Amino acid sequence: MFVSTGTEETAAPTVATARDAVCTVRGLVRTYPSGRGSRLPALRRRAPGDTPPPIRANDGIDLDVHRGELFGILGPNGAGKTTLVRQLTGLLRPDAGSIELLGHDLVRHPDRAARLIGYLGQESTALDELTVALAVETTARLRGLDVPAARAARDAVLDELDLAPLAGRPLKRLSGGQRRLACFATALVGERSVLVLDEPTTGMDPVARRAVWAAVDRRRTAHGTTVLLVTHNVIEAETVLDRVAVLDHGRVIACDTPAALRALVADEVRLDLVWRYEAPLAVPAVAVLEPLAEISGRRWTLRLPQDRARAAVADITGGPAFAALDDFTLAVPSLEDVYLALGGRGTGLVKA
Ligand SMILES: Nc1ncnc2c1ncn2[C@@H]1O[C@H](COP(=O)(O)OP(=O)(O)OP(=O)(O)O)[C@@H](O)[C@H]1O
Repeated sequence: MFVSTGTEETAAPTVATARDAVCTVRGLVRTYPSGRGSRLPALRRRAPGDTPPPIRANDGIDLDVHRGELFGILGPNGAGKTTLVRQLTGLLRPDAGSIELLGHDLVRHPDRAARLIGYLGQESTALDELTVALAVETTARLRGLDVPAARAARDAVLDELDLAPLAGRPLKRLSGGQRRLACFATALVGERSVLVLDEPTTGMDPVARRAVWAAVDRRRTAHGTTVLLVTHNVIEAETVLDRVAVLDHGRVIACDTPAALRALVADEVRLDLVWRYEAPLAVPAVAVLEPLAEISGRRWTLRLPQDRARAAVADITGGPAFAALDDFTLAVPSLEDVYLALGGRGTGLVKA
């Protein structure tokens, strides 16, 4: 959770901002020491090769986020998403590169991020002891609202997210999804013009998820709020985002609208075959697919040209392999297929 003091107006812009650009990132690099190397026993640290190289969590990132966009950062675990947003929110200093937010140079003035952004981080323990109502009200006060305004903002956001019944409960005594929604409420209060949301819907049920996206939509419509969303959920990314940057091993490997990215693999379809037990490799129509399949237990996933996929389905469902089949699906390509087609090496993207 991001708690800040002051108001947007208190920090004068230091950088001329291009019209419409809310956030411009250029050449952002952030490394971490690999850790283990420095702790090797002295006797083992003979050769320079003994020290593992630093981890390049962000490896030359360029981004342009426009006013009013719902812009996504999609990537599997370890892609560098959180490292990126922690720099965008002034919580981590880059090794190199520039970040300009609403005309402010956040590398030189990281403290200003708190006055410009409503941030929902992955973990939020700072307000754990407080009740939901007090957490929201306190955040509103820290964002410069006077007591009556903070209370009015608190009541409005608790009503909006249907959190009023939980208002008197301490955050630490809520379920994971309820707690996440309460933290989201604190990110909204004070109406920042930029929201940075790191996996906001983790652990939420569908009702709470819908409340989150409706609240985001209302702010975009009413105030032109810009939203940066971190996710590894491809369905969510395809459903809600205007544009998405796909991150892999600290680099942006693609950046466009979800539809434009999916068009890169439009001639393919994904065929999932789930076998009851072992795949019947004695059947030629199955054996021929094996080298093309990504195999995970009983599930085979294939990305094939459309006519090839149709022929494979016809062969399998019309022949002796059908008895061994538990389930199959043919699906149009998702952002996960785009990620893999572009050379993405992770396996952590989620389709749920
Ligand atoms: N404090 C740290 N010290 C050393 N390495 C780190 C540290 N924080 C992150 N890393 C490494 O940097 C890389 C990027 O991590 P980061 O947390 O930014 O990824 P992510 O895309 O947010 O992953 P996730 O989806 O799991 O949250 C990973 O290889 C990670 O192990």
